[in-house]
Formats: sequence, C-alpha cells, structure tokens
Amino acid sequence: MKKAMIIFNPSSGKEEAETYKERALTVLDALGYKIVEKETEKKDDATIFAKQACEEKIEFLVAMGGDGTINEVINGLANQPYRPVFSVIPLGTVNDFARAIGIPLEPDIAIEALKMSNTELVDIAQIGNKYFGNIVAIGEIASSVANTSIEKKTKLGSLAYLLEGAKVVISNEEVGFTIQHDHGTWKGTAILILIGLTNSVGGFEKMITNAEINDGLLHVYIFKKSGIASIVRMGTKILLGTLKEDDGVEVITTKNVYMESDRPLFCNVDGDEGICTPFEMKVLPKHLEMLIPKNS
Ligand SMILES: Nc1ncnc2c1ncn2[C@@H]1O[C@H](COP(=O)(O)OP(=O)(O)OP(=O)(O)O)[C@@H](O)[C@H]1O
Repeated sequence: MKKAMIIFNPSSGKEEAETYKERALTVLDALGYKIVEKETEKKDDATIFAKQACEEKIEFLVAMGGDGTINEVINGLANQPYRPVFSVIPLGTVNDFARAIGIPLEPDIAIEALKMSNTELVDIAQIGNKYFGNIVAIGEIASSVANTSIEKKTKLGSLAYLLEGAKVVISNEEVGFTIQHDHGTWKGTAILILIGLTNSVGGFEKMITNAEINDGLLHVYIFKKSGIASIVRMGTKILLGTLKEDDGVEVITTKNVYMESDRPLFCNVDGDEGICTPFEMKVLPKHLEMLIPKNS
C-alpha cells in the first residue's frame, strides 16, 4: 500500500487549521494512501519528520503550514538520496512559496488539488549548510522583516513587510559588498540584496521579475541607497512586475554566489533569520518533485 505523510503545524494560520487537517486526511485516505500523521511542536520538528519520510521511502509528503514550516521541510528533504513527491497546503499569513509554485492559496482548494496527479520538478538552493525554496535577503532590512510581529503580519499580511521594509530603507546606511558570481565579481555598496529563486517576495508576486520555479538560476537583486521618491517609484514597479528595469536596482543571474560584506550581516532565509555573511550559495536545479495543479 502506498504511503503518505502529513506534516502539520497547528500554530500556523487561524482556528480552522485543525479542520483543514481533517479534510486533507479524508482526501488522502480516499486516494488509497496509508497515512502517517506528524504534528510539529517546535522549531525543526518539520525537518526531522521530512527526513524520516525519505528514510521510510514514503511516496507522498504534504506539508500544512506557513513558509517557515515549508522551509523546514525543504531542509529535511534536500540532502536525502530518496525524496518523496511533495505538496503544500498553505496555512501561513504570506505563503510566498505556495504563491510562487502555483498552489492555490485557499486551503480548501489546495486540499482538493491533492487529487490531481500533475508533478513538476522545482529548484531549491543551498546557502552554507542550509537550504531554501524562495528567497534570501541580506541587509539591515532582512532582520527587520524577521522581527515583524506575528500580530502585525496576521492583520496586514504583505503590507506589514512593505511598511517595515520602507522604514529601514529610508533610515539605513549602505553596506559594502563583494559578490562573486558565474560571470565575474560585483563590488559596491547597497542597502539590501535579495537572492530569489521564485518571483514572490513578502506576498508581492511580481517582485523578482522573470524568475521561474525551475529556470536553474539565482536572481540577485542589488538595491542601491535611494530617497523617498525612488522608493515610491520602485514600489509601483514591484506591483507592475518591472522592478528589474529600475535604475536603483542592479540584477545578476547566476547559478553560484560567494558573498562578502564589509561587516557581518545576518541573512533572512525564507522569512526567518539565517546564517551570517560571508557565505556560499548554489542552486540545486529541479531538485524537488512537487504536485502542482495543472491549471494554476
Ligand atoms: N506546535 C507549535 N506551536 C508553536 N509554534 C510552532 C509549533 N510547531 C512549529 N512551530 C513554529 O512555527 C514555525 C513556522 O511557522 P509557520 O509555518 O506559520 O511559518 P511563518 O514563516 O510564520 O509563515 P508565514 O510567514 O507564511 O505566515 C516553526 O519555525 C516553529 O518554530
């Protein structure tokens, strides 16, 4: 009998989380899976469970939670020789990974979509000894976004990130960076660097223009110091999906990065605090097989 594992974070989303879990169990049961149910209690539980799913050769893994839970699952899967087909029921406040991959943001619709059989191989990336599926942010703004309160995120969603981001961008000093990439070395100052695998950042689905889920590339966006007028202009371009063309931004596409800064900076990895500069990063092309609804 084929086996499925559900990794469920009861603290993600709102009160309906438990109800969604029951609905997902019903769908997987009707599909004929023997189900292993795992509930997270604390940080890194989802990583341990995902690794266990690989070791037990489970065929299908469903993660129910927000971007934090999904990042932990990716870290459990990434370096295993066998990896199950993976899908996500988004229960977070922002759900960048689900947005980017094309999984319905409405949990009930995402649960229905588990019945479909269309899979796609998607890229992830390695930063130091960690993995991510969506975005790394480097700069003072990165820690500020990680500090955005859960209450604020729940009330304001993407807007909370934008407000925190704008506050730091306006007040902040530049940092000197050296970035070695596949085509040379970039040296200069910036207030923020984003390295994205997908297009969605902080809920803004057109932030990283042209990034595809399996293009095999890291999209490095370097933001220069700028005044209020250019921040407003960039904000508009983020919404229109034309940020790449803005004078305040330099863009590098590469498969590998070595990043140094003139003082150590913590990175924000998929929305949570990650490692410190300097670091090495590389893309792992088409590394995860994901169930993705065809018409999304
Ligand atoms: N039972 C639990 N109770 C409280 N916290 C938990 C529990 N299980 C896991 N966690 C914590 O929840 C974190 C992940 O939360 P979640 O998946 O909602 O991510 P998020 O980044 O807040 O999502 P989003 O930004 O999309 O809202 C984990 O890193 C872990 O520390």
